[in-house]
Amino acid sequence: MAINFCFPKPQVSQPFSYINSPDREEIHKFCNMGSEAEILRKPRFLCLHGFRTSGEILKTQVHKWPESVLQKLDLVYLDAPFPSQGKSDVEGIFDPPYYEWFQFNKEFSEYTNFDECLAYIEDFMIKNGPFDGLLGFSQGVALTKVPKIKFLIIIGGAMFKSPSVAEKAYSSPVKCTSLHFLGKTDFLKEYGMELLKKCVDPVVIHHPKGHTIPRLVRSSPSIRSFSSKLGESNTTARMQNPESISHLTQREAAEVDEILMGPLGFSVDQLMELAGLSVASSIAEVYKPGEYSRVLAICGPGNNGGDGLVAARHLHHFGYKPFVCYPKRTQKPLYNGLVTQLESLSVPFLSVEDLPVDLSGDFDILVDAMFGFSFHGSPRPPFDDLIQKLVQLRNFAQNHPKSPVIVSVDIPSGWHVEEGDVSGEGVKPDMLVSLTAPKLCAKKFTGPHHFLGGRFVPPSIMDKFKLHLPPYPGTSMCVRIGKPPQIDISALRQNYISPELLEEQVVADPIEQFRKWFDDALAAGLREPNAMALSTVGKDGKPYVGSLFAIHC
Ligand SMILES: NC(=O)C1=CN([C@@H]2O[C@H](COP(=O)(O)OP(=O)(O)OC[C@H]3O[C@@H](n4cnc5c(N)ncnc54)[C@H](OP(=O)(O)O)[C@@H]3O)[C@@H](O)[C@H]2O)[C@@H](O)CC1
Ligand SMILES: [K+]
Repeated sequence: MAINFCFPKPQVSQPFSYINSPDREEIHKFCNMGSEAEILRKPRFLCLHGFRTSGEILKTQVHKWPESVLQKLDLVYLDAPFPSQGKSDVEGIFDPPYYEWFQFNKEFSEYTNFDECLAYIEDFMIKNGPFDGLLGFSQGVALTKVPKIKFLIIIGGAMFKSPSVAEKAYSSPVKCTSLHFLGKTDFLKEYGMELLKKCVDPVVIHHPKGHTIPRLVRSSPSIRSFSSKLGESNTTARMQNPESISHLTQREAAEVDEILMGPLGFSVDQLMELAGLSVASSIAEVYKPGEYSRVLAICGPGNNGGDGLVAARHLHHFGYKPFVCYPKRTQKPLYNGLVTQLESLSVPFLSVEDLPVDLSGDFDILVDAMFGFSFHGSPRPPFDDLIQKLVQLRNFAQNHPKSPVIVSVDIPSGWHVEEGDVSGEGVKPDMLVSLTAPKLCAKKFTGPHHFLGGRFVPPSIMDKFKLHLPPYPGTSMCVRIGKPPQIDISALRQNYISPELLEEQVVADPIEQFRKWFDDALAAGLREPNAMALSTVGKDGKPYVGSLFAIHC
């Protein structure tokens, strides 16, 4: 069944061909939608039906695709603008009404109403968009009034025979990523191949059937390739748009907690372990242990405090030197266990009295794990003073060249969970690690680093709370929300000061000399000591520079 509207004779006696099942998974990914990545919104495709059929008929056929694929796409079906002016090949198979996009002569060399057709589609896209892609329509590039679409899925698509129409439809190369289904026995395959040449970034799936909508049933590298392109592109767009990320109210956050630990079968230990690991991973993304080694985790009486204890343990394993202040211990096996684990790693526990008045001299990172989403009212002792200590850090900054950074777990302590820092006396973190999903107060966070952690949210929660969250990259336990802060390039400059190199100091054996330099580079802790630039000056006085990477020495 053709869904490219420009050609007649849809073959309905054998309306589906088969693509095997891993392909289905690839299409999943292609739609960028692994379960957790049901992110900001599904990609919206405008689906354009074949000649003398209808949106409803196309829908019936596409909806034979597996539900697991369909649920990841937002497919919108549109009827062509003109009622069918002749017999439809699907009469008796699918019910009327039937529509056509435009008309053409027998040789497919002249077309009428083509411009009207494009205007009609554009109008629909403006009123019902935005659309991310087109399915079944091989002339997307001719649309000029709507924002450029990012993806094309062309099933049995082909080039126009009329040079003038082809010129209009494919007036420039198709620059977006395109996925082409080409049937082995499709009578339009030759033209479909022509269309491929117009596409800058095509991915082709060959199937054994004819001019049909393939069913999705095994794997192919092509879909995988297309899916990763789609994933990359969508992810980038979404990550840069924190505005469209969901935020939970206090009540919703508690409800998510209850569902996870009720019907969904999670234990608090599990979630806390993953939450704490996310916090440690986020810290490690931004603050490297070489520069920020001394960490103080200030832990509160609830689960937020538990996250802090877990994070401290992971930070120890990541190469940091954590200390813990845990003034209101919860006497439950989970918490006692977390304390024992830290003690077994010789992580020091500091009482509030042990803490210096000015924390800036002793620590590089302060983890604020005092209160999370169950905080209410004003902080009670001893946390009121502890929060004050963090707030006052800025005042001490002038005494220390490097003030410690503050990382808040889930909620900056002292903040109203929904309203933010209403009292003006809450912690002002440099990094916020939201867990599960950001809470409403996170909208007021203005620090440079906002991360999301808690990579355990199942689709049912995503659906129930209509969560739009950024996908986690690869195997990471955290993902940045929004853009990283702008870097001052001049601040990256390093001055290299080394003794002069005199000719008489150079060793006669070049390999020996190289070893010496290599050892010096290793000892200096250079990041890639095996990478170097070799400069020489020829007899003509011209310098030559080459980059070298030593692989064996
Ligand atoms: N999916 C999830 O949901 C996950 C959630 N996780 C984590 O759990 C956190 C929520 O934990 P939570 O519910 O234990 O609450 P939390 O805010 O840590 O503290 C409550 C304690 O604080 C106390 N307290 C309250 N107000 C106070 C005040 N003004 N001054 C002094 N004390 C005050 C309160 O005592 P109360 O007032 O009830 O007597 C109680 O003892 C969440 O933010 C996240 O970090 C992750 O571990 C895993 C996944
Ligand atoms: K906190």
